[in-house]
Amino acid sequence: MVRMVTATELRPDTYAWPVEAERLEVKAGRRHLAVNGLDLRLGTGVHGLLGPNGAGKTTLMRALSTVHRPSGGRLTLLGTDATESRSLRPLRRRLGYLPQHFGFYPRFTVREYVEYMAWLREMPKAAIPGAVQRAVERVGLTDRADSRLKSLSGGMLRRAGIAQAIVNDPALLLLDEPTVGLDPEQRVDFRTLLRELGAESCVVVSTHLVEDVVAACSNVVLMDQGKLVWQGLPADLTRFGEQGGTGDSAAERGYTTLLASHRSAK
Ligand SMILES: Nc1ncnc2c1ncn2[C@@H]1O[C@H](COP(=O)(O)OP(=O)(O)OP(=O)(O)O)[C@@H](O)[C@H]1O
Repeated sequence: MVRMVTATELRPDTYAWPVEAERLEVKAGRRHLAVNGLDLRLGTGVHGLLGPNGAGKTTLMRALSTVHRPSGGRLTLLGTDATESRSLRPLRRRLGYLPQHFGFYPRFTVREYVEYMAWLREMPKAAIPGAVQRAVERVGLTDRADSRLKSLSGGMLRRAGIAQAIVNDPALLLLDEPTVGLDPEQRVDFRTLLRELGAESCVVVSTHLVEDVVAACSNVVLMDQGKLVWQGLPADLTRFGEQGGTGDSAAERGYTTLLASHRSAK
């Protein structure tokens, strides 16, 4: 498939925030409002999305990836109304998404899988082979590029998932639990990659690992029960932890302190 690059794609960005949510509501299942009146603005950089189990992180990531349509409020992504069906196709070309549980054809090689995802995002055909090679190299899978997915370890598979998410150099990159299964060395390399990606795009990383957020993120977003609890610098999260709380590090104590004070204020 040959696709022309459109004038819209070449137009300089004029939006102030790659992600802008106002009183956003997103359902999980038929009835449960897992994101419930969320106000959020995210700029260029790496945003660590933290929150306890069930806080609504995955549901929010699904809405940001345009997989789930919001049931209320406003959601503007890369200057485009993400609740408007007609805008979704060009928007999706500029997104990258690693879901928490991602599907794949086990008989595909890493290269075939990343190529296929590039094709689904309607990348220009001639750009795909080079982009795939770059993405595979960036996640450290060059020597396994021609291995079938079914032969990879859990951590390698997740890195293949990250490669497909970044293959189109997305302006908005969404990574749900990307470090699950990565060994310590790979996690350190991944943090470096995150910082590189966040220099030019808006990267949202959902995780339970507070230390990953402190090491690699420029901004922390803390959610609970579908709402924004706190947003600020990793250094400020750490500072909260110096005043008490439970946890093994100052950042973890900051996390538990902020959650506890939010819950007691309700
Ligand atoms: N299909 C569903 N039907 C009904 N409720 C759901 C469904 N999926 C999720 N939920 C509920 O929505 C809430 C938010 O779930 P979500 O998976 O977004 O949270 P999370 O912050 O990603 O959690 P975790 O850290 O455990 O991954 C939870 O209370 C969950 O039980």
